Amino acid sequence: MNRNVMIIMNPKAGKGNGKSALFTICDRFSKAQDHVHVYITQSKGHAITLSKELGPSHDILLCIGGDGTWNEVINGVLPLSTQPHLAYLPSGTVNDFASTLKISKSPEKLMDTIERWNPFACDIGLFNTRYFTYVAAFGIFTDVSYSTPQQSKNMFGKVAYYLEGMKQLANIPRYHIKLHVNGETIEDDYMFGCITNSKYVAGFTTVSTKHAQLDDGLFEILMIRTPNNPLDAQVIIAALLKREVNHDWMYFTTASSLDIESIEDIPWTLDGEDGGSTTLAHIENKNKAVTILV
Ligand SMILES: Nc1ncnc2c1ncn2[C@@H]1O[C@H](COP(=O)(O)OP(=O)(O)OP(=O)(O)O)[C@@H](O)[C@H]1O
Repeated sequence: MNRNVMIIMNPKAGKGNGKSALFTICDRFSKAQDHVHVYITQSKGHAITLSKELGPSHDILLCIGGDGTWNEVINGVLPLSTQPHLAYLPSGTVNDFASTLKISKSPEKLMDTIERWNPFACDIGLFNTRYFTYVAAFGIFTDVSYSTPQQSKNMFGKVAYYLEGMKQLANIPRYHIKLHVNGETIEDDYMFGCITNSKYVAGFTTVSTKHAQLDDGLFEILMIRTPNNPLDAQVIIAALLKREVNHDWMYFTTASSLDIESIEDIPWTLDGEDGGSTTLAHIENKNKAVTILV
């Protein structure tokens, strides 16, 4: 079909099983008489540079990697005025974004999908100057990555676990926050917050994500207040484990944009990677900002 196809593969993602998929994918594109260029990422950030520089001259950009590599491709492509159509073969450990869009891990199925040509215009989150595909989060566990396979398939279970482990309540984060959302300002002390654009976070359908749509221009926002004593902590742990919103301790809403203001720097994670620290997070849903073949 003479299409220009660019493949970006992270050889270190997951267990490295993207490598065997590469042959199948190249073979199918070659059979369709497309022109394939393969780029293997060499370091963190490489996928951003590659997609920014070479994306405009390609019809299809296919990413093979985990959520981190996919995030880099999105950050590279989103500012482009001429974007390629995106395709994604998840080969990471968690792959939350792919689970939401029901994207298969099979290279043959991915190629069938590309053949069917069903473009989906997908929302992307903007966090100050960086883009994220499915979650921006801060708080109780965000100093450690939750995308490691064994430790946490379940982010909320992990929040509960950390809370349980913190015998000294003094260790639980207490960020005094002004949350500006939907024309309201809510001021409180929070230990955790997440802004999601996904049905899954850390492999898990959550209280905040079960109604998520990826093209509705809205985020799901969940904030959890800091407990004042061990009894409060138990109530929160119980709600988290049951995946319920306890309105005394949790704030849940949907919105297309929000600002989170604090006096002290808050460290964030974006799609499970380090998102830096800030006292002012402006978070905006970029409705239907990229086109993905699904
Ligand atoms: N050649 C490389 N060597 C080391 N790290 C790399 C290389 N290429 C890319 N990276 C980095 O590897 C990190 C992890 O990649 P990625 O998130 O795709 O895989 P994963 O952690 O296995 O998957 P997931 O996040 O879905 O669990 C990314 O931050 C990416 O920038």
